[in-house]
Amino acid sequence: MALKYLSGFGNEFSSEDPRCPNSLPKDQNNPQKCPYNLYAEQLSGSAFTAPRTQNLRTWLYRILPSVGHQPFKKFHGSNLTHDWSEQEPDPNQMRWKPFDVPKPVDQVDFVQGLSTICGAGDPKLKNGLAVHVYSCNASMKNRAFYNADGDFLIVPQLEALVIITELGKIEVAPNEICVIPQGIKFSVDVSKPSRGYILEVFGRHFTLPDLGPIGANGLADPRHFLTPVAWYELREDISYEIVNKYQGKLFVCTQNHSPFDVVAWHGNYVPYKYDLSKFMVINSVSFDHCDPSIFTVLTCQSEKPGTAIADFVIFPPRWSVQEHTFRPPYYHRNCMSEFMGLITGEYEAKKGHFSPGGATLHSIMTPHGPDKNCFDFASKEELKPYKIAVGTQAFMFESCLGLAVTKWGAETSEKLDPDYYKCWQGLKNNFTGPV
Ligand SMILES: O=C(O)Cc1cc(O)ccc1O
Ligand SMILES: [Fe+2]
Repeated sequence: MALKYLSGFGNEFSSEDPRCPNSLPKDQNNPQKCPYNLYAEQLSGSAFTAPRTQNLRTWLYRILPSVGHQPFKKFHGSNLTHDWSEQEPDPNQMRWKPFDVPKPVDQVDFVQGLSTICGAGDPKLKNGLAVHVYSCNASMKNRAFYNADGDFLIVPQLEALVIITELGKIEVAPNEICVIPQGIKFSVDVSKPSRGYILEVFGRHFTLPDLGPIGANGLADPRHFLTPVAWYELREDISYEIVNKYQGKLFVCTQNHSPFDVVAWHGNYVPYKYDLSKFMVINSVSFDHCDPSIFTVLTCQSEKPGTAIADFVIFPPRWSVQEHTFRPPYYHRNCMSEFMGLITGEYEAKKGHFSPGGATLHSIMTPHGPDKNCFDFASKEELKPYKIAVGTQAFMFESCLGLAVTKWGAETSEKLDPDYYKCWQGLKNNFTGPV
């Protein structure tokens, strides 16, 4: 059966599992006795004292409080790391071939299938990000995960995930994304080998970009963000594992009941999903190539005005109409880091040189731009209106931080392609001026 959702970004939502009508206390958060004898638990996503516009919290009414668990111990068995000094810095343009999905003989769940490619910063200081891939072929069985360090923005590339969260269930397919904020427990079910990308930001949250002169509408519309409805299960006398990512390391504890026992909740600190095909694209209709910030879906801002710890940017299907213009991305060097992934199809600047499920990293001030084939074609093409990227979707995590590549990214994955630089080698000197 299709899942139900609540629509809106940053709303004050409330939801009750229909099996328990009136389970949400109406007039207060902490009644002496909650309806159905539930426990009240607050989950804070901002300082209690954060300004109203940034204040995030949700009240959960659950069968048992989260605190009823055994002590945490170390959890081994994933390639997740925040050790940014595993490798020497490397400013080269990097391209990864598609990351492997597990072989059928190896049963790997979402948590076990997490591998960190690159990142920067420190969750202890609430500043930084990590880029991971997930690759799994098994559902999380009696196992939930929460990230004490920050938010996960999950970008499925191969197959859909069903994500059971404390606030309800979300189904997220390729060309959709979902955000699970810091601390919210979730468990991932898969029905086929599945793969995707994760942008993790430490201790800050994603917001919608301001629209400035664009006006009140455009880009991602707040009403297209979907939050789950309350859903609970009553499972006791089982051994349920809670894996906690804390200060860059994984820990696990057990408890004898399901963590998905929230019967009702209200608040504005919630997981959500968004369908990338709903993005309203704004672009030049006269001449020249706009900066890719026009395609920002969500941003996680640093303290510096207009500067992102991470922007999530997409390159959606759109009309290309600019006159007397080299239409593909320009050659450039950027004071920001650019990590790109490809969900499906071909990326306009690298046709045939960038595969779905793979990635590229163009580090701070490292030159990059269209490959030779793209330049040769686009500098001569007839400039009639045409649709670009039909049926394709590339995306970028753009960050003001310098990203360090992990040992897994550089070596263990065996996907780093030493030939990437060759795609620019054939670019000719076409100079027609005097010598
Ligand atoms: O490097 C890239 O391919 C991403 C990118 C796209 C674009 O249209 C303009 C600038 C830019 O960095
Ligand atoms: Fe770029």
